[in-house]
Amino acid sequence: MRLKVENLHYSYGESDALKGVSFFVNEGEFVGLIGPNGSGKSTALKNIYRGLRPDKGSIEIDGENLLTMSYKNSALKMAVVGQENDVPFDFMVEEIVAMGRTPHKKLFDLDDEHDKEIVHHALEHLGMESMAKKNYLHLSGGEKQRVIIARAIAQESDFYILDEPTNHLDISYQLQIFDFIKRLNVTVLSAIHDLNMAALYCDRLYVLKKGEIVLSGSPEEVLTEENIYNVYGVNSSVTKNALTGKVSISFLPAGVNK
Ligand SMILES: Nc1ncnc2c1ncn2[C@@H]1O[C@H](COP(=O)(O)OP(=O)(O)OP(=O)(O)O)[C@@H](O)[C@H]1O
Repeated sequence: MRLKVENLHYSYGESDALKGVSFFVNEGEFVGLIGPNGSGKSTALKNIYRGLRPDKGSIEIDGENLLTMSYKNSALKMAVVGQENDVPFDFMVEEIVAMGRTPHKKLFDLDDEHDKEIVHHALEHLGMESMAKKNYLHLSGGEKQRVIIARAIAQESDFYILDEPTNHLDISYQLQIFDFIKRLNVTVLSAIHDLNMAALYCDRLYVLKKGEIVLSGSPEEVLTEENIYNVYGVNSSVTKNALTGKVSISFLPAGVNK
């Protein structure tokens, strides 16, 4: 799976949210989109998973034009994991996971034994079998997010789009969710707020600011003290962690200088 986005423009009315954004994700890569609030990360992802239609530009998946593909085909090619509060209705856990099978089916097809087995395995994979009959709305934030990942697994796609998937989750669930996705060995494009998480899990990063990509490269290249100051306006101390081998960022409050 390879994603190529070129010269993507999107406006909400008069307000330009994306001003000619280009980036790519190679097969097997874990790529992060970072940047301040309102910089256009979610808008870029929504254009890719077809929640929004680009004003201009091209999006290709494996060389195929995404924008002329049937919705069903594009739904087969990518699994979307949003924030934990993105499922508004009153469903049982197993019903939500079964929704991952929808792109594989025809209208009015019922779930067959094969679908049920896939749903069961997906829940088992995330240690959620015992919760299959529970009401989704009664789960904790971390459990909800595991259900949404189980839905993505049931979809059997090898490209995941993540929109700040660990927002509101405590640190143990944050690590668990990212570790889990990493182990799936799928191709990932993820909006991430937490720069330390981005450093730990991403192969490459793109930095969005005011609807434009202003920086890109490996976490080591992108997450320097100077870049963090230029993009976010905050002082930081960036070191390399001896255990992870990744950059680690400590943010400095006012009055603390290097
Ligand atoms: N439905 C909408 N209608 C009008 N403007 C919108 C809408 N959604 C987003 N915007 C605006 O588009 C710009 C980009 O928003 P977007 O949500 O893509 O940013 P983001 O980088 O994902 O932000 P955050 O980090 O806060 O989630 C912002 O200025 C935002 O106010």
